[in-house]
Amino acid sequence: MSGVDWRHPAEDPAPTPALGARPAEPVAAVLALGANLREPAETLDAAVAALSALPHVTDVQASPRAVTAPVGGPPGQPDYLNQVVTLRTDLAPWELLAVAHRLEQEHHRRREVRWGARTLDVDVIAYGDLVSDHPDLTLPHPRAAERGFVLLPWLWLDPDAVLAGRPVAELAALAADSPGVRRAEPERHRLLAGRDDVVPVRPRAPRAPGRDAIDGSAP
Ligand SMILES: Nc1ncnc2c1ncn2[C@@H]1O[C@H](COP(=O)(O)OP(=O)(O)OP(=O)(O)O)[C@@H](O)[C@H]1O
Ligand SMILES: Nc1nc2c(c(=O)[nH]1)N=C(CO)CN2
Repeated sequence: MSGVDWRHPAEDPAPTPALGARPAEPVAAVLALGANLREPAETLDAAVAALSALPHVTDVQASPRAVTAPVGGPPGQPDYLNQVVTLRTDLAPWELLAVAHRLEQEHHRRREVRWGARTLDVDVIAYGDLVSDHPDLTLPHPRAAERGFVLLPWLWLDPDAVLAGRPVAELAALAADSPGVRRAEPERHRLLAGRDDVVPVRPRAPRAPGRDAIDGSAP
């Protein structure tokens, strides 16, 4: 499909009254973020910051990030960086999908190949307990329950998380791609950002054979 003229359905009015209705009280929602082109860590930083600054959205919590082997799509894609965000919102489900879509557009997402590499993908995993089988917004997300790249970061953030009545811990243990999901190291340069008193650590030269340790550290 061409990435130029394509119009996302979330730009149109909600297709069902339930998807277009704002809740009386804020609802807990779960988003899944994925990126494997350009600068995935910076992209996820920007997406989480944008979500945290949105009106009608509170209690934004971001999971640790996961480096994950690509599931499906064309061969040879780079690994993904995946992250889950939980929040509360009184936006309608359809409005939350529009938020997700706008974030993707701001990061120049092009929809060309199904499950192809992308600068940013934002899926709505759950919106309270709402169940929707509409193809333009299916809730819970129809493939989330079998995606370790969604379930494991969510579990790291919330060990008690439940998806469609099942513990996320149980689903993550069953997901075929879970073995390819590992926790991303926080990036050292960002941990040190702004600290000019920290000198980068150089790798230690190997000790000469037979020489005793003089600093008491392990070899
Ligand atoms: N829960 C949902 N979250 C996000 N998009 C959804 C959801 N349910 C249905 N859709 C629809 O799916 C369509 C395709 O979305 P997208 O391009 O993000 O798919 P994908 O990320 O390539 O694959 P997948 O849907 O398997 O994650 C969108 O146009 C959107 O309207
Ligand atoms: N590892 C990984 N694989 C994927 C991902 C993703 O975010 N991470 N997203 C997909 C479509 O949404 C398809 N495959």
